[in-house]
Parts: sequence; C-alpha cells; structure tokens
Amino acid sequence: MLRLDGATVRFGARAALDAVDLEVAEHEIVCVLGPSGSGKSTLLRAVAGLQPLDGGRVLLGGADQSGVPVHRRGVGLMFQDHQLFPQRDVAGNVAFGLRMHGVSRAGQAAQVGELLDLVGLPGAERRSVAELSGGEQQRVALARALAPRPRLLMLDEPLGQLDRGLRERLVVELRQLFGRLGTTVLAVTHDQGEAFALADRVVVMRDGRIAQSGTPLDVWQRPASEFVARFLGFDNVVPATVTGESADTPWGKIPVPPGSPQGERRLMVRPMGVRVVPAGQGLPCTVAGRTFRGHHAALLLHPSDAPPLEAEVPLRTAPEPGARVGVDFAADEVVLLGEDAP
Ligand SMILES: Nc1ncnc2c1ncn2[C@@H]1O[C@H](COP(=O)(O)OP(=O)(O)OP(=O)(O)O)[C@@H](O)[C@H]1O
Repeated sequence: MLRLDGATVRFGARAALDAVDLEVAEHEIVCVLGPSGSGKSTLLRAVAGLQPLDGGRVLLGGADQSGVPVHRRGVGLMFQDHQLFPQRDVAGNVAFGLRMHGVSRAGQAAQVGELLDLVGLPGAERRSVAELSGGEQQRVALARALAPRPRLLMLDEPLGQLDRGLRERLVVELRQLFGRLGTTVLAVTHDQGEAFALADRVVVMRDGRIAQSGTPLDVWQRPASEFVARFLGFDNVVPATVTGESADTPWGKIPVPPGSPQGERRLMVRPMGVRVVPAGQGLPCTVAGRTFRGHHAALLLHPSDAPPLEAEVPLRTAPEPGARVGVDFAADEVVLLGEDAP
C-alpha cells in the first residue's frame, strides 16, 4: 500500500528524515513512535505530499508520488491541530470531503449518518461542534477523515489533547473500527501506551531514522537497543560481559537466557525480573522509594556500589522505604541489547 524508499528531508544541514525505508501493507495499522523532534510529523507530511522530499521516493499502491499534489494522493489526514469548522454543525463538518468529491446531497446525508453511527455519535448531525466535548470533537474529526474512504488514513497524535481515561477507551474503539472497515492506518504519537494499544506494528524513530520496527509484543519484549529500551521506560541498563549463560555486571553475576550473544554488551533487566529476597541473600540493596501502581508496586532500590534498580513487586509483599533487602535476577527478564544505529 505504502512504501518509502530512502525518503530524505533536510532542513538546513539537518536531516529530519534520513534515508527512511518503510512499508505499510493493506489493512495494516502502523504507529510511528519517538521522542520530540525525531521526525514523526515530517514522515507523515512527506507521505501526504505536504513536505517535498530531498531524496528517495514515496510510493502509494506502487505508484511514485513525486509531483502528485495532496488532494490527488487519496490519503486521509487527521492532525491534532486539524480544527473543525466551528460555524458548521457536525454534519457540515463530516460532509466536507464528500462535497469536495461531488457527492449528491442525499448521498452525503446517508453517508454522514453511517459515519456518525460508526464513530459512536448517532443522530449528532445537527449539533454544533462548539458544544461538543473534546472526545466528541475527536470523533467528528475522525468521521470527517474517513468520509472520502481514503486508501490510507494518517493520524498525527490523534488523541493527543484528550485526558487519559478517554484516550484509553477511544484507542480500543479506534482499533476495532479500523479492523471492521479494513482501513490502512499510519499514525504517529509520542505516547507509547497509545501506539502499543492501536498498532499491528510499531516503528520507533530516532533522529530521522528507524531505530526499531516490529509488533508491539516484539518491541516490548526485545527492545533492539539501549535507546529503544530507555524510550520505553526501561532504565535498568548496564554494561555487561556475557560468558555462557551468565553475565558480569555492576550488580554482580546475573543469569542470562540460553543462546544469548556473548562478550561485551549492554544488558537490560525488566523490573519484573528484579526479585526481592531476604536481606543477607543476593545483592544487598536499600529500598529508596516505593510507588503504588494499581496491581503492583514499583520499587527504587539502591545497591551500595552500583547503579540503582527498578523492581516490580506484588503490593502485599512490597517492603517499606528504608528497608534493607536482597535482590536476585530472573534470566527470562534479562535482554541483551544491540548497538544503536550510528
Ligand atoms: N519547517 C521546518 N523548518 C525547519 N526545521 C524543521 C521544520 N519542520 C521540522 N523541523 C525539524 O525537523 C526535525 C523533526 O521534526 P518533526 O516535527 O518531524 O519531529 P516530531 O518527531 O514530529 O516531533 P514532535 O513529537 O515534537 O511533533 C526537528 O528537529 C524539527 O526541528
């Protein structure tokens, strides 16, 4: 459906998009994730035709899009700052793209009704958009983007402005809706929760390049590099020397999964793999902090002479701040990281 071949965009000496190769298959939902300034919006703008390329190509359905203007690309856009028309009612907003495509009035009304049902706002045609809540406005913007039945729907921080609870609900609804419609989606967000909940595949960007691409489960379980690991919030990362099924680290000798790459590496332990044991066993640590997180507690542990550790423990067994405990490590929560792309 979509292919980027060495797509490059430069602003002055800086490449905002640095020879990016990316493919999105029909019906696939791909979420591009990355810190501020990593090139996510530039990527979307380049695909939409809002940003000319300095090198490489964008292909839609196999056809090179160089010189093809935005409105001829058949892509739908929903940007965070994509304002609804405040002077038009809901139907007027949703029908906008249909009018542009010369759909008859009766046809417009029927399609608007269907789209509003789809996005969970049945019968809202005559409501004023100014009176809608943030979440309702977002749904109207989505219905408007879907109306011309774009072959590719692109979303830029689609749920960015909304509060957390609403975002979590909407993201589940969106995934179901796109699945039902068979919509191909390329979305960008800086919110990893949103990306992981929405996507069939996540693409993590850094400095205009792709740092990792994979299913949410793959990327979560096996971050490719220290950059991706830290971006996902995994901060238990140290240098290690791996020999066989154990590694020498500043936290002592810790077990690693069978088949791990050998030699000098960066090593990450997921907080679930940091197990609290009675003082006197394992690595001696002091509990420096404890945060309740729903079903578990997050502990910040200070070994005497090594980097701090984050542990995830059941609420009931979480030790008090100030307590002295021991720590050992579960091999299946240890990940050996690759090099960051240069
Ligand atoms: N029109 C422009 N002129 C000059 N530099 C630009 C322009 N647009 C983007 N940039 C630069 O290109 C880089 C990538 O920007 P981009 O907006 O694509 O990042 P992003 O990942 O979408 O960030 P955010 O999450 O903050 O929106 C940044 O360094 C930015 O400053």
